[in-house]
Amino acid sequence: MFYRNPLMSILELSEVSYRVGERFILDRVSWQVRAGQHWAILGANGAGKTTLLRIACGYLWSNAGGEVTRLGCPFVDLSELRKSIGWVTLDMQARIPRDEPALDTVLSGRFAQIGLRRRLLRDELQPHLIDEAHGQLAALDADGLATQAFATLSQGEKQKVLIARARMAKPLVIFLDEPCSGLDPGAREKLLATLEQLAQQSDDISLVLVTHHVEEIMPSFANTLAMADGRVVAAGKTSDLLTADLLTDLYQVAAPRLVHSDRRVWPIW
Ligand SMILES: Nc1ncnc2c1ncn2[C@@H]1O[C@H](COP(=O)(O)OP(=O)(O)OP(=O)(O)O)[C@@H](O)[C@H]1O
Repeated sequence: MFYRNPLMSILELSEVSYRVGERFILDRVSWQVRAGQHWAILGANGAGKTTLLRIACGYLWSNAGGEVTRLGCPFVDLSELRKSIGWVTLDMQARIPRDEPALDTVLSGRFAQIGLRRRLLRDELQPHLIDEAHGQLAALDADGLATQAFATLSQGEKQKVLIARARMAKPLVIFLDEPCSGLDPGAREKLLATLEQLAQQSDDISLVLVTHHVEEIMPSFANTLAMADGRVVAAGKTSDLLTADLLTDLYQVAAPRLVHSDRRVWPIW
């Protein structure tokens, strides 16, 4: 692990545009994540959030201008890039082999594989990696799930295992794409508390939370990017940026009343 200067830019998009036919899905988007920062991304359905993340991960290329850099350099090696950016999505759950024990799912993250091919990897599965995978699960209070088949886990448990999996690659940044969707209120609060704890402990891994629910932005997610129609409409300190006017602009509904509690903002629509 190299030393990360807190001012170091770990990911930067400069004036990135992406077009399908005549339509600009992203229009001159600029965004910079510095070491140690945690971000929330807000925006209505279709605002361009997933497209932005796909470009940041190298799954799509900006085809209408702009530049993406990681640690100040343009992307060169795509497989290295993908190891350096973890992505936790609902889609990924469906791609994990049903019978795979959760510990193997976590281990597979180190090899940037979906599905751990144990027999092929026998030589690489050193005891220290197995210990590390247990440690990643334990950090999320989930080591008790190690032997359970992934498909049999609850939604919240699956998310924890996928976050542990993403951390196994020692990425620069992890994108969490609506991690609370499908969770009951209790499971949601527990997962958010875990994310907050991780964010507080993770000086070396930036977390980026995409959410439609403002109250899910925990205090450590001190920066927010707000998008509408493929453009950045606001970016900066969460505490300054989350206003009723902004939420009205983003979601095109009457201004909510904002209740501030425990350094979180709860909109009452
Ligand atoms: N390959 C494509 N062809 C045509 N339209 C596309 C393509 N990819 C994305 N879009 C459109 O671009 C817009 C932005 O999509 P994107 O998935 O980035 O939005 P989002 O902000 O992640 O939305 P959601 O919150 O619903 O997940 C949508 O209107 C979508 O239909």
